[in-house]
Amino acid sequence: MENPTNIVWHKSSVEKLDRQRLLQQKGCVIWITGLSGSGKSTVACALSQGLHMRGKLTYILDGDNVRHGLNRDLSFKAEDRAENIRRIAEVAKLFADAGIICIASLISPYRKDRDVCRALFPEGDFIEVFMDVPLHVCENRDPKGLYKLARAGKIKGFTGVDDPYEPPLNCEIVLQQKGRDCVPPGEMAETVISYLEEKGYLQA
Ligand SMILES: Nc1ncnc2c1ncn2[C@@H]1O[C@H](COP(=O)(O)OS(=O)(=O)O)[C@@H](OP(=O)(O)O)[C@H]1O
Ligand SMILES: Nc1ncnc2c1ncn2[C@@H]1O[C@H](COP(=O)(O)OP(=O)(O)O)[C@@H](O)[C@H]1O
Repeated sequence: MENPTNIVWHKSSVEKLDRQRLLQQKGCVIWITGLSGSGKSTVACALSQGLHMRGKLTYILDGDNVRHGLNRDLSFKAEDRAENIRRIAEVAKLFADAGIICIASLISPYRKDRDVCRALFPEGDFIEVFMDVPLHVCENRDPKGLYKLARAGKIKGFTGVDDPYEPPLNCEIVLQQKGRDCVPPGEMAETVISYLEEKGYLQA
């Protein structure tokens, strides 16, 4: 059948399985979603550190950071958030194909957008981690002063204030406080590492 776009996939002789054997791990994406201030970036760093110490290759795609370059043209309106998430998922897919454990940490507030990302990956390779931290805790932390600005009406469409956040209904991992007590980020990272170990991602 004629290919309407005239684009044909070019196969390489070195494939994902070869790279995974070299790295002694399986490429995948850990997708960390949650409100601003919920601890996504902190857990992403602790996880990267924990895996690095075990000799595993990771790479973090942080929403804030990617918005400085690749996604600098995108705003926070719903279509742009969807495009932000789509591009990051496509980049994460390349990293996973490289055999790397890619850690994507971005608010990704819409369930539909996250499900579109999940569908890009083979079963099991998209590991969704929900930072289940109540809005009032995030707002009390407010390390960048953004909630304060949003409450004062100086930022419009801020997630959790005047823009929605849709929590996952069926994600792989939920990270939350123990009652009123915070859980140290290192402990949260260990929960994710145990999951990866159990599912066989830390070996080829
Ligand atoms: N309107 C609005 N809503 C939410 N967040 C805002 C907004 N404007 C700026 N910021 C800052 O941008 C960071 C979120 O970027 P993301 O790429 O993760 O967002 S999204 O996934 O496209 O929704 C987010 O970073 P984190 O605090 O690390 O989550 C904020 O610092
Ligand atoms: N597990 C935790 N317990 C207590 N405070 C935390 C925890 N994780 C992150 N924090 C603090 O919360 C604030 C927001 O963390 P950050 O990782 O920047 O969140 P996000 O990337 O979701 O916006 C920071 O000041 C950070 O030190």
